[in-house]
Amino acid sequence: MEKTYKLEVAGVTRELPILPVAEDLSIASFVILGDAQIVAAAAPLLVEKLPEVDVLITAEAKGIPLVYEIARLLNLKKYYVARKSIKPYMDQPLVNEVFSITTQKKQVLCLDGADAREIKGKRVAIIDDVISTGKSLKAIEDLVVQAGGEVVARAAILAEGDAAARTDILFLQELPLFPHK
Ligand SMILES: O=P(O)(O)OC[C@H]1O[C@H](OP(=O)(O)OP(=O)(O)O)[C@H](O)[C@@H]1O
Repeated sequence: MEKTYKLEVAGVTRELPILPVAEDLSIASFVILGDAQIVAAAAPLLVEKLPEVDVLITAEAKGIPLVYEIARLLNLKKYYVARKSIKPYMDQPLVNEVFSITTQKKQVLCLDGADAREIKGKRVAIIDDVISTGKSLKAIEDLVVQAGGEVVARAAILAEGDAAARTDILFLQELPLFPHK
C-alpha cells in the first residue's frame, strides 16, 4: 500500500503520497495545480503575512495558481512568471539555471526582457508553492536582481525539510522530508 503523509494547512487536510525523488530520499508530493480549494484557503493567509510589495513573481509551474490568487487579493493587475524554457515570443530574456528537490536535473529559468524592464526598481515578493532546498527561490531571486528589482519577501505555502528553519521566508506550514534508512 502506498504510504502517505497527512498535511493540514490553511484549514485544509490532504493525504500526500510519499514518493522517491532520489536513491536516498522520498518526499510527500504536494501538487497545488488543480487544487482550487487549497489555493483559495492559503492565499489570504499569505497575503496577511506579506509586507508592502509592488509586484509578485513565481516560477513555472506549480506556483502559478497561487501567485494568480495572491495578485487578485492584492488588486494587482499583473504578476510575473519565470518560465522553464525560452519562448520565441520573449524579448531579450534573462536566463538562469535551476535545480529543485523534485527535478534534480538542470532546468533553465528565464524572464522575458519586457517583464524584466517592468520589474526594475520595484519591491518584489517571490511566491512559490513549496520552498525546499531553496535553489528555485535563489534562481528566481537572481533573475529579479538582474532585472533591477528588490526582493522584499519570499513566501510559500510550505517550507520543506531544512527550509522550515529559515528566517528569511514566509510560510504557513512545515513539510518533513523522508530520507531512506
Ligand atoms: O526549493 P527547491 O528544492 O528548489 O524546490 C521547490 C521547487 O520545486 C517545485 O517545483 P518543480 O521543480 O517540481 O517544478 P514544477 O513546478 O515545474 O513542477 C516547487 O514548485 C518549487 O518551485
